[in-house]
Amino acid sequence: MGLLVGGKWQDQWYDTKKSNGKFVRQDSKFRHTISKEDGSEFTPESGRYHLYVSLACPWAHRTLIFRKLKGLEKHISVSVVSPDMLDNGWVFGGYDGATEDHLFSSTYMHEIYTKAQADITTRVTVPVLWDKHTNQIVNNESADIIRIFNSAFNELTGNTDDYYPDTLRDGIDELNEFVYDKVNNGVYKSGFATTQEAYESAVSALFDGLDTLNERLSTQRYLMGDRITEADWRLFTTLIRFDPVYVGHFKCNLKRIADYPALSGYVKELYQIDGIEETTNFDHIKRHYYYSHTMINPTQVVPKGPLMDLQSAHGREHL
Ligand SMILES: N[C@@H](CCC(=O)N[C@@H](CS)C(=O)NCC(=O)O)C(=O)O
Repeated sequence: MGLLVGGKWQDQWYDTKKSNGKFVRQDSKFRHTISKEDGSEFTPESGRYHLYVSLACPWAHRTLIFRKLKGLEKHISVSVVSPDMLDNGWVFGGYDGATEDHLFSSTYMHEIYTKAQADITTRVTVPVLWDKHTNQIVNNESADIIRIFNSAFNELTGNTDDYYPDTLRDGIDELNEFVYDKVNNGVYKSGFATTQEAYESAVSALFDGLDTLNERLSTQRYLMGDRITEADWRLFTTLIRFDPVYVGHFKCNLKRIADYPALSGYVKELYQIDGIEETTNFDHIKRHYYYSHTMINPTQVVPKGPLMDLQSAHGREHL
């Protein structure tokens, strides 16, 4: 685990000293968009863009889900890093299901960032959307990448499914903020806290958030009502990792998702949607967290369980 400082790799764990033991996530650096509007540097073209992901990572998982749902697999190529993120950060190959860097045969993911900007200071995160034409990073923020995938390539694919419809945008944005703070980032704030106070405050907010979402989902099928939106997919990638990883490794253990009647059916229903299981790799998910975060789990032993039955009836048809 480390970061780039002035283009040089430095191996170091998250610094929580300045924030009283709290984990503070950095903002993503590259925030360009893809559009066919006049003057746009990045236009929608088949084969032009490449996605770098980890199958373990909930943020990258969002982008794989949108690539699948929007029929972009043959238009946007993908490289997958190893789940083992140790002294050199994310690395390519060397693990079942990981790939080489198909564009540059790099060894490390940080080489992709320094190719984009030689003297960059940044954490080296996935996902990254790369432009093969101009050789730069288009965007490394999953929230942006899924919006790009949602609409920018519609003319190319003919797929007009819309997960961020105009009429629901305000509600989705509001909910996303809540889910990001309490749940998506909440599990990290809990797991990476280095003081008792920081941990307890994050874990309480997390479970308050989950209680609220469980209640909302007990009277409606999806977060925004009767249609699936990006808000659901953004929540899904955290919920699917919750029982196998966050309960144990990040000490998010007041309850499991399996203990929440609505959330447990909801996560199963989303998992059972065509193509979603294929985007979910529990081996990479468990291996990454338990093996890579040696500050939290120095033995690097990966637990065998829990046993999960995500293909059983979700029981949400009546909602
Ligand atoms: N805001 C980013 C966050 C991405 C992120 O934090 N990814 C994690 C993997 S789950 C990562 O690459 N971490 C490496 C690091 O922080 O050094 C997004 O949503 O795309």
